[in-house]
Amino acid sequence: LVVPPIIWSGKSATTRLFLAKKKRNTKKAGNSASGGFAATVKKNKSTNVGGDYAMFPALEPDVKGTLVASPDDPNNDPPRELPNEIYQRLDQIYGFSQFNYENSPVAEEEEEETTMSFQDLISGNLEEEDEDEDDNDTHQILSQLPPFEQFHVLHVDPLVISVQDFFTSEECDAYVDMPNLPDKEMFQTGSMTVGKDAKSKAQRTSTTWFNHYKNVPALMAKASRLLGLEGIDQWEEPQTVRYRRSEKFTWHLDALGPQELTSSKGGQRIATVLVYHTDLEENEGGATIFRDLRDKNGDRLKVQPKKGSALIFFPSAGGIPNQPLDIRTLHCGESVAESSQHDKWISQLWLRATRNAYQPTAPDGNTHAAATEAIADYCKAAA
Ligand SMILES: O=C(O)CCC(=O)C(=O)O
Ligand SMILES: [Fe+2]
Repeated sequence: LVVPPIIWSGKSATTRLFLAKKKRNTKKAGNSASGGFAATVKKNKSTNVGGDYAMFPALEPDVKGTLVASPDDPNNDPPRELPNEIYQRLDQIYGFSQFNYENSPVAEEEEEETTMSFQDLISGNLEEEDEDEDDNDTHQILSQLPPFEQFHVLHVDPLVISVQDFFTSEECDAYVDMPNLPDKEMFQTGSMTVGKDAKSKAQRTSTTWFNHYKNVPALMAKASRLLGLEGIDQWEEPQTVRYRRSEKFTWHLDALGPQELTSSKGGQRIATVLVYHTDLEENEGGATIFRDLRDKNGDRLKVQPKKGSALIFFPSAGGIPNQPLDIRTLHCGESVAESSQHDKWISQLWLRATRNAYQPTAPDGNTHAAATEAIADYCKAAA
């Protein structure tokens, strides 16, 4: 799948997106190892002026005006709870009404249901639908995990949050070791040969593995618990990515482009969850950088990899009316410095908008259902 170049019209207040002439892809389609879409690097030198920055236009002033930096000081004590405003935003804009909920609302609902309606009684409708019961089960299982406590609101609109201690140090080490384990089947993609990156050597130079859901229960359980999901069916294949020295992933949007959206079941990507498994000092590079967002000091928002911390943002449906994607979330994985003592390792997950629709394709035989037991075991042990 090669995504055609994207052109932004600079005229309207809400930036309009349209596609340049569609290119037919003659190469075999592969799994996309990248998030969303990015402008394809052209051979033509004139388009390369400005390097990475030239691939996407600057934000228009009206859009820039919507950017709100976080009032929180990430250097001070992190808030143990998010402010109500953030929960409301998560609910209203992104639809995560049970983000990091404290108790299991499902359990409460079940208690209430001991009173039966007259309608149900005479229609014999005494059972809940199977699907709902599955959801309740998963929801209950996930709610065994305690809510997360260490939050930093890095940016308010669009919302970017980091959660410290999302993974334990041991969990991080296990995920980094996973590709070496013979019994953990993973699908490794050559970094420059698959998907939309085929034409663009510069775009992603890291190595990606696709994991079976069942092999990464900590990631599946914690990410689902954080967002308050009722099941894991909306998650794409989990990915683990390794960046060696000088490797990077240039500017892109995680949201799906119009073509990918129509060719893939599951709808738009509505959330990105990324977990850092290694520490990198600032001089070692490897940060996740949001080109158009600013931190409270007015500097470009830059998230340095911190072992065990998670980064959550919402690549679509944020803030700009009638836009299928939130262009303000344009970001990159900064190159790891030549001098870095550490590789950068991350796991990431993308959440699709539609329930029970996404069909994983890698590794072979990967299914959401196969992970149920592993997730239940994980949550029970962590309870
Ligand atoms: O490596 C990073 O920090 C970001 C990776 C990323 O944005 C992606 O793979 O979509
Ligand atoms: Fe990304």
